[in-house]
Amino acid sequence: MASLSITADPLSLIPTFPNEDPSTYPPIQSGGSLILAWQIRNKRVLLVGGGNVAATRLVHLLSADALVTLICPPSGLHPETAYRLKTHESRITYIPRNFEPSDLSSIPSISLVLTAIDDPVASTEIYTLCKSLNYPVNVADVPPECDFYFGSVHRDGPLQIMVSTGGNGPKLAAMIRRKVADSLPKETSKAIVKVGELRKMLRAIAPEKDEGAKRMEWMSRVCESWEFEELAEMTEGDMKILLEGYKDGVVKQYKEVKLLESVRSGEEEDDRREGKPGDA
Ligand SMILES: C[C@@]1(CC(=O)O)c2cc3[nH]c(cc4nc(cc5[nH]c(cc(n2)[C@H]1CCC(=O)O)[C@@](C)(CC(=O)O)[C@@H]5CCC(=O)O)C(CC(=O)O)=C4CCC(=O)O)c(CCC(=O)O)c3CC(=O)O
Ligand SMILES: NC(=O)C1=CN([C@@H]2O[C@H](COP(=O)(O)OP(=O)(O)OC[C@H]3O[C@@H](n4cnc5c(N)ncnc54)[C@H](O)[C@@H]3O)[C@@H](O)[C@H]2O)C=CC1
Repeated sequence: MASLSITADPLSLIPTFPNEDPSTYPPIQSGGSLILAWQIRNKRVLLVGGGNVAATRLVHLLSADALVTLICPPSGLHPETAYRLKTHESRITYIPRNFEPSDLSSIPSISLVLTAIDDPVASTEIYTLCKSLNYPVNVADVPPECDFYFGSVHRDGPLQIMVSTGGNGPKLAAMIRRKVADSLPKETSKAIVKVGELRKMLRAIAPEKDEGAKRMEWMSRVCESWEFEELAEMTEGDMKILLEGYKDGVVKQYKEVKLLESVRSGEEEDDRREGKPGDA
């Protein structure tokens, strides 16, 4: 294997860009959190505690199709947690006792640990063990013992919006989340689903890897030129008509597509009456 020897100062190797205009780049506001959409589906999450906060954690975990191990004595179960244990028996493994340090090593393949318990000493013990094993952990109520915070989440089908105030005002986060949700058009989720279907169909007719830029540019124009309500009403037939324009970079407007669709279905109806064979 070739050895890597760096003699020059790396900064001196950075090219200069004569037309660079840094004022067009987003300014960096440090001190934030890294907001991601974690794909936790079928991965194991350890949740310690079964009270009110644990019940809210379960909603998030089950909505993301995680596999959960829940440790909590039966006497500590909130009614909602007890309900989830029964309705999601196949997703949640229930251990009906207090947490024991050996749990962290005996439960295989833990991706994430959450605690929601009213015992600060046990919380800190779990936190310290998690750090020694390199597990990401959230200790509810103790921000310094959190590798990540929860946020206030609006969910509507494929749409998820998380509001974080970086630990400053969780109640405000919930109020802001409601304001944001109230400001969205009611067809938002349906429009997202339809756009997802259109993108799949586009990839099927133009699967080439090197066409990524063209696909993205065309899809972006569709999203910009159709209203949310129009996207939400898009039928499979509309999508096919819209996609006919892709090759030449044409984005037909909603009205044009609907008109073409009604003309074509009228023609098909005439053909059917006259007994002509239609397209297979
Ligand atoms: C740091 C963080 C760590 C984490 O839990 O991940 C954390 C920590 C703490 N929460 C406290 C209090 C409250 N938390 C809530 C509610 C929520 N808390 C959530 C997240 C977070 N809370 C993370 C930061 C997120 C951010 O800043 O944006 C939400 C958004 C998400 C969720 O938990 O699922 C959920 C709303 C969900 C929704 O309704 O949509 C309410 C209101 C209520 O219960 O209705 C109150 C009382 C009112 C108030 O204080 O604002 C206290 C003080 C305890 C004390 O004073 O003793 C601490 C500890 C501290 O601040 O030191
Ligand atoms: N988002 C946030 O950060 C918020 C955090 N909190 C805090 O979260 C914690 C939990 O709150 P709630 O669910 O309302 O409390 P709770 O009293 O309803 O539930 C506590 C749960 O922890 C269990 N428990 C205690 N010690 C345990 C152990 N060693 N092993 C396993 N389970 C154990 C209890 O049996 C019970 O199920 C509290 O410290 C609370 O102050 C409260 C509100 C919001």
